[in-house]
Amino acid sequence: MTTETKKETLGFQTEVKQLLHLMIHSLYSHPEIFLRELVSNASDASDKLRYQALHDATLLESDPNLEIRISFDKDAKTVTIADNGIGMNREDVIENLGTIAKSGTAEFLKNMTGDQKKDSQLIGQFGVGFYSSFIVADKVTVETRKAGEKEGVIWESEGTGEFTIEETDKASRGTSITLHLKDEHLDFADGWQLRSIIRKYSDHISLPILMEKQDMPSYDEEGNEKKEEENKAPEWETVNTAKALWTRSRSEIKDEEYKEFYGHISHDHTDPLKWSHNRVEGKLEYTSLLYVPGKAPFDLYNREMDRGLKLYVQRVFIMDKAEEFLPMYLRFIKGVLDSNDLSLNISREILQKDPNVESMKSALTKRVLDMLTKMAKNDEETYKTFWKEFGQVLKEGPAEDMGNKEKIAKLLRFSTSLEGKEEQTVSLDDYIGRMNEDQEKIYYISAESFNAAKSSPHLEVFRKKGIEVLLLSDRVDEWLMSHLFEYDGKKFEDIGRGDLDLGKLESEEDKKAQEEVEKQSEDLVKRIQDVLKEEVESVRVTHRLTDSPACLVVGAQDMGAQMRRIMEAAGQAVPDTKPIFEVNPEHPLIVRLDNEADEDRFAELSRILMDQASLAEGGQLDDPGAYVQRLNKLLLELSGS
Ligand SMILES: Nc1ncnc2c1ncn2[C@@H]1O[C@H](COP(=O)(O)OP(=O)(O)OP(=O)(O)O)[C@@H](O)[C@H]1O
Repeated sequence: MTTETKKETLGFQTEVKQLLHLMIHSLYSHPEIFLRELVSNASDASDKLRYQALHDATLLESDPNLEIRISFDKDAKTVTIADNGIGMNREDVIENLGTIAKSGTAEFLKNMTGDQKKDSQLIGQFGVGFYSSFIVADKVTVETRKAGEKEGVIWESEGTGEFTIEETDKASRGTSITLHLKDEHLDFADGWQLRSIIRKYSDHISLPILMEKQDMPSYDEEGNEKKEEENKAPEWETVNTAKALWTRSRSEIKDEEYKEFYGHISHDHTDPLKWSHNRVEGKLEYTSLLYVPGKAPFDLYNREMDRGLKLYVQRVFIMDKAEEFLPMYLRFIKGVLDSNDLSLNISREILQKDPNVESMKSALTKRVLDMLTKMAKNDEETYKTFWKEFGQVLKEGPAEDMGNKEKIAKLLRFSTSLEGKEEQTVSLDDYIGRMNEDQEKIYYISAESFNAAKSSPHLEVFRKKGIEVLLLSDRVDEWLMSHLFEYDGKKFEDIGRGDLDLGKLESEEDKKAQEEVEKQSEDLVKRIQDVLKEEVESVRVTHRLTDSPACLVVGAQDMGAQMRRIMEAAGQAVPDTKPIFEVNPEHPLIVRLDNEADEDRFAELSRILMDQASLAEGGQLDDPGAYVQRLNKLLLELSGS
């Protein structure tokens, strides 16, 4: 480690400068949040020390009672938040208070719109942290000494482009942050004001937060305020409840406290949609407090995103982001788990092997699914919000968690041909409840986009018969459907794949009539097949179409078009398969084709129909130029030139 004695001036990382600017301009309407953030950091710093002290008790030095002290000086216009937690050394300070190490920061900053309301919500989700000090302060001084080290450091900045850093002798371990208040925020240098903010935002902090005792002002007989005794040693008192929130009983915790606690552990200041707080006693003993956030984080689809629960063992903080207690498809859940059965020395490696962890994981998974099921049942509007934010991730569930497949399937929501809107609101139970009497299967179609699914020619026969079809167009949908085979005893059927089997929905007469049409069209089918033999697997008469001349069908065992595109985009080899081309002999264009004696024109027209069928399902043409030329030629002929 290098030891520097002189004062040095360093520049903030560009992202910090941007964030500072945004923060000061977007969050000025809630200046008091700085205190919540600094107390939250102080509490984290104490948790870290307590954990490290499990392995090395000397870190506690002669100061084992961890606490946060908040003081103010009206004359000097300062507020100071001091902790005796883990502290920081010079490298830590530069790393933590000069840069933002969070992944996705640049991407996050790109999403800023300039609209203060939206931006402040986004910043809230990103976590405002230490830099929120600059909302109220025009200078911030951080004095800190790391546990177990000798040298202290002073960091100071005016929140513009740079900060200074110098060595100091600091007797006490931990961090003390002094805010030099801006003139318009001098009201924070007031004991009652600070107390009320602490009670509002930080009551759930399990560490004692101390402030100097403050008597109500007393007056003499003439009504003059009595001066306090000079040189009286300050007396400190605890101003918060100072009990870990999850250890308190549910009935005595207010919703507001649950919400504040959520903000503290998740660094997300959008209210959670729901939470579930439980104590389990028996073979395993643990308490869990799980939250469903109100908004998806910006990196939800990055499977490397930070996820997992805050893990405590017997009230001692062990680690953030313990991923082992919930499956990947519930990676959006935030919360705390406090176990009595794990060892205080537990490490990530051991966690992965501990059989108790596996049982807790399955119980917590069930708890989350139950919480969502209840939400879906009792609070449809909130569930709609949940689905909009996290539905895509939940759709990964059936593939990852076979055991809970049916439960997850119950939670899925879809767009359907009957509703015709993009918002996914129809459950499988709704679908089954509306099923036609003779209908045995759950029908779905998957396409590249919602509109492609909605206007797919494959739906025609279903529309005619009044049968609802699920419209799937999310990237994850084909993956989902390749793991979901049936629900409530009803099989799923992709209507764009293989032979269409409508079961009892088709009468004997219908079938006979179809066979008749097939027989009559044998020559036509053969002629088209000769033209398209390179492009298609086979040609056949359709049973799906009523209004369109032709469509493409994927072979029963072949990979769907959407999955194919995902795999191709990921650079994976995909098997070379050809679609089946189905024609509707009753359509005037096909009748016209059948009557075409000129083989060249027959071939041109067949190709156009084939390309159109591909376009209608949202596909891309292999040779769009050739298609346009053919079509133009045809248009010219039609217009008689
Ligand atoms: N009182 C403190 N004692 C020790 N380290 C601290 C203290 N305050 C901040 N830090 C360090 O500085 C880092 C940055 O703090 P900051 O509040 O900006 O972000 P954060 O707490 O990591 O996340 P978020 O931005 O979501 O709040 C922390 O991760 C921590 O390592």
